[in-house]
Amino acid sequence: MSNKIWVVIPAAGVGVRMQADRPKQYLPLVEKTVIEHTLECFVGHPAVAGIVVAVSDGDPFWAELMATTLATQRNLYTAPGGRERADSVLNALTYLTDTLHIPPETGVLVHDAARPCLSRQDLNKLLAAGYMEAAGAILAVPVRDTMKRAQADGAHISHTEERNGLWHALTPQMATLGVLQAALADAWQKGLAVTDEASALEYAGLHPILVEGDARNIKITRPADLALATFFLRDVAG
Ligand SMILES: Nc1ccn([C@@H]2O[C@H](COP(=O)(O)OP(=O)(O)OP(=O)(O)O)[C@@H](O)[C@H]2O)c(=O)n1
Ligand SMILES: C[C@](O)(CO)[C@H](O)COP(=O)(O)O
Repeated sequence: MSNKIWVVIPAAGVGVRMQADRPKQYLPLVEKTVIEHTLECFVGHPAVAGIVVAVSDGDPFWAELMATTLATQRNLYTAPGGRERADSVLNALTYLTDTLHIPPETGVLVHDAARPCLSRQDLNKLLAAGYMEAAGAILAVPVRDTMKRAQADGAHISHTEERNGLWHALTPQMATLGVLQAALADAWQKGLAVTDEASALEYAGLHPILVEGDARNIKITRPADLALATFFLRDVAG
């Protein structure tokens, strides 16, 4: 894996579960927007060669940021979002290979725009592990609660799942550009459900390494998550 990595930020979601007046990645959060906090972790990082953000066609909020606070940002590119998160990621990878001509052996790291609380410490921890791991690497957190499987009615407990060895997958998730692009394209071709990059790598027979991350690296999904992210960002800022 060559030294500097490229970062892909899927940011083309509409945020249905957030029930807000705009996609959640553009909601205000501690003096800026969610996505600006997310980008801040990568901008200026010595290991990062550049960033590709996948956004919906005609996204007015992204256009506004690119015209204002991100106007002078170098090595920041935009790719078209897709129907699902995996499509947005694949579009960004294709932009890297076909438009920017980035070599397939280059490391890529995919991080949700909706995860603004990623720390540099966790990013560096993943990079250190990911460089050594051909199968890829993800940040994850071991499950702490007892996990229940629901019955078909979705309302009653069927049974308790074994939680030893069970992890919450977070992002960033890291692999080499060529391997990840081929795995995502193959999964798409086969109609396989891919909700994170590791799913596609697993379908390709790979076993990415689990890197324990900070549970504060939450994905803003529902309204209550904004208050939590506000607390975490203020707590980290000290
Ligand atoms: N077609 C899509 C769907 C999601 N995402 C991005 O993937 C990340 C994680 O997805 P999720 O939390 O599911 O975001 P939404 O799809 O916007 O949320 P919802 O399912 O509530 O609509 C987000 O940064 C989102 O912008 C994307 O780039 N393209
Ligand atoms: C990629 C991810 O954040 C890892 O937990 C998660 O799979 C995204 O899922 P979503 O349904 O697109 O929010």
